[in-house]
Amino acid sequence: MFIDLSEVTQRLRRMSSEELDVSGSYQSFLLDLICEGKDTLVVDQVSVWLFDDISNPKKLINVANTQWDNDLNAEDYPVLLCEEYPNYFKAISTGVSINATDAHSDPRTAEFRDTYLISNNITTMLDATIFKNGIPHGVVCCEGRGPLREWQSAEIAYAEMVADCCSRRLLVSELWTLQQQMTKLAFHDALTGLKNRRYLMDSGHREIRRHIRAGEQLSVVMLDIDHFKRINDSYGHEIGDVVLKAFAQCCQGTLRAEDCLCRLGGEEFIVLLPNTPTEGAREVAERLRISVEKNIIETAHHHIQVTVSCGVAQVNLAKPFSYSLKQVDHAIYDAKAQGRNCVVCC
Ligand SMILES: Nc1nc2c(ncn2[C@@H]2O[C@H](COP(=O)(O)OP(=O)(O)OP(=O)(O)O)[C@@H](O)[C@H]2O)c(=O)[nH]1
Repeated sequence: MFIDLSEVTQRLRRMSSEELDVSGSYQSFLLDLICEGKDTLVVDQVSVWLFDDISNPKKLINVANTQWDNDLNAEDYPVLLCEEYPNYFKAISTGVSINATDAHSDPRTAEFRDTYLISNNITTMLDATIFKNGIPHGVVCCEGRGPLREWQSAEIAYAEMVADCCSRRLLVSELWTLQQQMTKLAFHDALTGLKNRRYLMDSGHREIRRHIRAGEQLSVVMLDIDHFKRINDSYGHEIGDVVLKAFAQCCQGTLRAEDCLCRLGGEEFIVLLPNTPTEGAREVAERLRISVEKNIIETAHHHIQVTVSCGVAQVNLAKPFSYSLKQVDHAIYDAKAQGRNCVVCC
C-alpha cells in the first residue's frame, strides 16, 4: 500500500490545529483522529489505550475505538492487564512502534493469539506509542484482518503521527482540567466549598451593572455567627471548622438557587439577593436566622447550637459595591450591640 506522507501529514496537521472544544470530552477528537487513521492505513480497527499509571503501569485502558457506536462510560472501558500481557507492555514501554506483520507469531503480540486475535480474525498489527513528557503513556493500536502486512516505513511514520496528535490532545485536556481546578480554587472557599470574597466582589460589580440595566433592586445580607470564638475555645478548632461547614450547609439549604452565598472570611458570610428589595431581604435574613438557631449540629461527642446576627442592606446601585458592604457591616455591629441573634436593616 502506498501512502503519500506529505498529503496525509498535512491533513493531520490541519486537524490538530483546529480550534478545539476543550471543555468537551477528548474522546470525540480521538475518535475523529483514529477514524482518519483507519481510512488512511486501510485497516479494520484502530483503538487508543492509555496506561493507568505512567510511572508504574499495571493496566492499559481503552479510551477510544473505531468499533464503538457510542462513547462508553469510563467504568465500562475495556482493560488489558500487565500481568496477562507482559511482553506487550514491555514492548510499548520501549517507545518503539510495534510493526507486527504476523501478529500471531510476533513475540510482542503473540500473547493475544488465543484470547483475542483468533476470535477476532486479526492477523496483523501496527502499534504506535503515545508519549507524555517523553515517557510512554499509551498506544494507538491499528489492527488488520486480511492478508499479513509488511508495514512500510511511511505507514509506521503516519501511525506515529496519529499517536503524537493524541499526545497533544491529551495534554490540552489535562491543562484545561488544571485550569478549571485553579479557577475553582481562586473563587471558592476551601473549607465550606462556598464562593469566596474574590468571587463576591466580582459578582457584586457585575450584578450592580445588570440590575441597573434591568431596573431591578439588589440586596445583601451579612451573616456573622455569634460568639464563634467560644466554639473554638470550648471544642477546639477542628470542631469549629465542622460548625462552619454545617452553618454554610444550613444557610445554603434555606436560600433560592439564584441567591449567592459566599464566605467573606472567618465566621462572616454574605448573601447576594438578586431582584430583591430591602423588605424581601429582611424576610430572607429572618428565615436564615431561625434556620440556624433550629439547626442542631451533631458531632461525635457534642450537639452544638449556634445563633447568627444579620445585617441587611439594599445595594446602592449608584455607588461601588464596597459601599454597600460597609453598610451591612455597620448593621451587623448594631445587631451585636442589640444582643445578637437578630436582624438589623440599614
Ligand atoms: N475553626 C475556625 N475558626 C475560625 C476560622 N476563621 C476564623 N475563626 C475564628 O473565629 C473567631 C471569631 O471571633 P470573633 O471575631 O471574636 O467573634 P465572635 O466570637 O464570633 O463574637 P461576635 O462576632 O462578637 O459574636 C476567632 O476566634 C477566629 O480565630 C476558621 O476557618 N475555622
